[in-house]
Amino acid sequence: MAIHTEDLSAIPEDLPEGNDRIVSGAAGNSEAVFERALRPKQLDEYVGQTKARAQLEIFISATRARQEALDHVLLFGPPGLGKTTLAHIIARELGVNLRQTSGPVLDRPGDLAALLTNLETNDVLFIDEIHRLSPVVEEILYPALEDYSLDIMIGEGPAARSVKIDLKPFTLIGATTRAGMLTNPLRDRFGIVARLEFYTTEELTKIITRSASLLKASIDPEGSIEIAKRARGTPRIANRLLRRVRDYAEVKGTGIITKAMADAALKMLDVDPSGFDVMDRKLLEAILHKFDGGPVGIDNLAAAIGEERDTIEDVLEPYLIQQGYLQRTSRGRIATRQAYEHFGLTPPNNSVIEP
Ligand SMILES: Nc1ncnc2c1ncn2[C@@H]1O[C@H](COP(=O)(O)OP(=O)(O)OP(=O)(O)O)[C@@H](O)[C@H]1O
Ligand SMILES: [Mg+2]
Repeated sequence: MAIHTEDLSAIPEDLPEGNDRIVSGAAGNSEAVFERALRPKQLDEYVGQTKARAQLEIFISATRARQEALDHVLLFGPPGLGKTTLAHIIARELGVNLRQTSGPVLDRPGDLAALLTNLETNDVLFIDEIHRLSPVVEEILYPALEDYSLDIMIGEGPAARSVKIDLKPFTLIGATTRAGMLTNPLRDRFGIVARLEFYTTEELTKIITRSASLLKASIDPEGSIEIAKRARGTPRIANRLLRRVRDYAEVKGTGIITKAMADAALKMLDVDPSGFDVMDRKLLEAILHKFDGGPVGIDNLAAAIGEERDTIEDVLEPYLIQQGYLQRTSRGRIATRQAYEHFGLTPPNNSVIEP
């Protein structure tokens, strides 16, 4: 199905929803279509991430002038902050093609070799979830990244021989939610490393206003701000909440998204004024009530709330830490004073809790 930004009415509303957690950073199935439509195409449409953008702007224009391949780029940060979007924008700004794959899909060395040999001069190869590359594939990647060459074994047993294939210069863009899970040799081969940060309310307000106009939804400025505040610093969540609030405003109101409409819709969706949903509250409440505020080890915590350890580390925790509700220490997770106060509890008077 070809979707153009102008024609969102062509998207059926009843696509299966792949993710039932409203403020999860991860993308649901039906969401992919909307995401593509709402995705900014140029660097100047890409809101926020001033640090990453500033460095990329310089590197991109220098590389363009020299007509070389851009240094390899590693983008990391929690789900939904714009890694895939940025990878596409980089290729577009460089004026080259982008080929896309992902760590778990690329399980045979031959697949990587086929991708690499098909790249044209200075093209971008985008590998999503690069921390999940298999070790054999990673081995082949090293010389490709270093001097644009491939060492491939042909044949088996005593007749096997290694052949060297020269590649055209290219740029690898790797994306990961976990920079810590990359092997050192792989990480060292990226010349540009950009860490994406959570967005401010102002930045998310801009994103929501832009998305609303693409979706032809009417929203007033206070409505945008209200949604932005509750989007967990994440553009994907902001866009998702916008769509849900729009539905609510169409059914319960006049269709215009006001602050009151946003407020009522988000209350119904169980997203509280801090942008926490059921899972966030469950996590914080478990630490507060079951583990006396912590410290509690991540595995105990995962068992207590029935959630995967990875989901806690990738999706739930980063925002709670950034907002100052949770601390990660060598002894485990600790609820901060702010977390106690959020639930109307009095923080204990001991030195474990830092402000
Ligand atoms: N800086 C931005 N400005 C405007 N919209 C953005 C920005 N970053 C992301 N978005 C919106 O958020 C959506 C999710 O972004 P994207 O898919 O790039 O996230 P991601 O970091 O690749 O997530 P994942 O880790 O799940 O792969 C995009 O469809 C886009 O519409
Ligand atoms: Mg992505």
